[in-house]
This record gives sequence, structure tokens and C-alpha cells, in this order.
Amino acid sequence: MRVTAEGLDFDYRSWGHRGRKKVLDALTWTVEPGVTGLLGPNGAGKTTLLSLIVTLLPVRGGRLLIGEHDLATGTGRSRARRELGFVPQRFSLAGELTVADTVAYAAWVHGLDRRVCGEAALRALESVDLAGLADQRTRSLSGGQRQRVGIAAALAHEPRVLILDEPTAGLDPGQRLRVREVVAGLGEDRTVLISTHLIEDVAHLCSRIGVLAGGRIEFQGTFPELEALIDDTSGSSAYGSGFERAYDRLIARVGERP
Ligand SMILES: Nc1ncnc2c1ncn2[C@@H]1O[C@H](COP(=O)(O)OP(=O)(O)OP(=O)(O)O)[C@@H](O)[C@H]1O
Repeated sequence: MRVTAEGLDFDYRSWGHRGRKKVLDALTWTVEPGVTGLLGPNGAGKTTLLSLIVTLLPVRGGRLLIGEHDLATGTGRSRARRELGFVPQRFSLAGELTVADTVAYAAWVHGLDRRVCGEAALRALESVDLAGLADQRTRSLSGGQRQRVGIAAALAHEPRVLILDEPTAGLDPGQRLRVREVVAGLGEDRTVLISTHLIEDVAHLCSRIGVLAGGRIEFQGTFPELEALIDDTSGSSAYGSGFERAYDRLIARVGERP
């Protein structure tokens, strides 16, 4: 299932908040099935775009479609919500609940019949490789395990589109790798869109990449295509030369393109 933005505008002022005039400016982009990375400098509007996609913010200008469902209409939004799973940048888990109950509750909130929520939770936990911890209380989990519980909770109602806002931020390298492996598997039969600052994530995970800058998708393509934007004369590759510096260079190069 595709996510399609056509001429999408957004500003927080018309939404009653203080802030910069335009965050998204006639943004046009199609996210295809598989894992797509959304990159961009701090404050570029990545979380805003994800919030519009998952219907947390209203579409006021342009069009946004989840498959055929147009988020500008009430019917479109409610149909789209069944197809959407979302893991926000920060979320909290009720520490006293077990892992299985946490995910079963999320399934129930997403409208599944109470009688099938337990089964749905186990399926989702298997897909993030956490079925072995089903009976453990969430307060005893590591950061990476918590993140995987969050992903399972977003998956339990079997959405075809999964949106992850910085899923590996704050994790240690081992946990990051584990979350990455899980996300890669999920992209085999879904549309997965992840926002990230980590060039390692996009290098290892994303079949397609979009770079958000100046309110628009300034670059779309594969990681090697993005890498090719780095100055050839620097003689270094994005992946091999210090991730953060390389990331800044990549983003700067995208912004400089004619
Ligand atoms: N609720 C809000 N009210 C007013 N302005 C906001 C609000 N949320 C975000 N903004 C502003 O909108 C712009 C885009 O923010 P957003 O969080 O979408 O960017 P981002 O690319 O996700 O940033 P980061 O990489 O730092 O997470 C920023 O200038 C931010 O200050």
C-alpha cells in the first residue's frame, strides 16, 4: 500500500500554535512498499510529516492518501487508520503490565475484537522476536526491547503501513542492530517509513530514501544515489567516514543542488 502526498502544505500557525510560517511547502512524494528512510536536518518537519500521515495532524492544504484513502475526508481517515501503525519518538509503557497484555491492549484500542487480541499480540510479538518475553512485566525491559514492544503494539492490528519516528535513537549499538533487523523483516510485506538521523540506519535498512529540506522532499532515491551526491574530490564515502559528519555533508549537498 502506497502513501502519496501531493502538494502538501502545513504550518503550525494556522493550527493555533506559535512557530515558523511554513513547515511543509507543496510537498509531493510517494512512499512505496518496502522500507523507506526519511532524513532531514533538525526541525525540517519529519515528525510533522509523519504526524500528518498517521492523522494526528489535520490535512489543510494539498492531498495525502494512504492507498486510496484520502485523509481530507472523515471516511478516508477512519479507513486509513485501520491500515496504519505508528511508533512515536517517545512513548511510555505501563510498567506493571506484561509484554503480552501491553500489545493485546493496543490491539483492542485499534478495534480488534477482545477475543482475538491475545492471539494478535502473540503474532505481533513473534514478528519482533519477543514472544519469549510475553509474560515479563515491561518495567524490566531494556531500551531495545521496549522499542520492539512499541513496534509490536503498532503491528498487532496488522496494518499495511508502519510509521516509525526515530526507532533507533538512544539505543546502544547492539540494541540498534536488533531493532534494525526487526524493521528490515517487517518491510518485506509492508510499507515502512522511518525517520532517522542515523546514516547507518538508512545504509543498512532503507531501499529508498527521501530527504526533507525547505518544506519539500529535495532528494529521493537509493542510498548509493544519495552517497554519490558527496563531493567526489573528498575521496570518502558516506558510509565509511564517520557517520555524523557524512550525514551533515549529505544533507548540505542536497540543499545546494540546483
Ligand atoms: N506544536 C508545534 N507548534 C509550533 N511549532 C512546532 C510544533 N511542533 C513542531 N514545530 C516546529 O515545526 C518545525 C518542524 O518540527 P518537526 O518536529 O516536525 O521537525 P523534525 O524534522 O522532526 O525535527 P527533529 O529532527 O529535531 O526531530 C520546527 O521548526 C519546530 O520548531
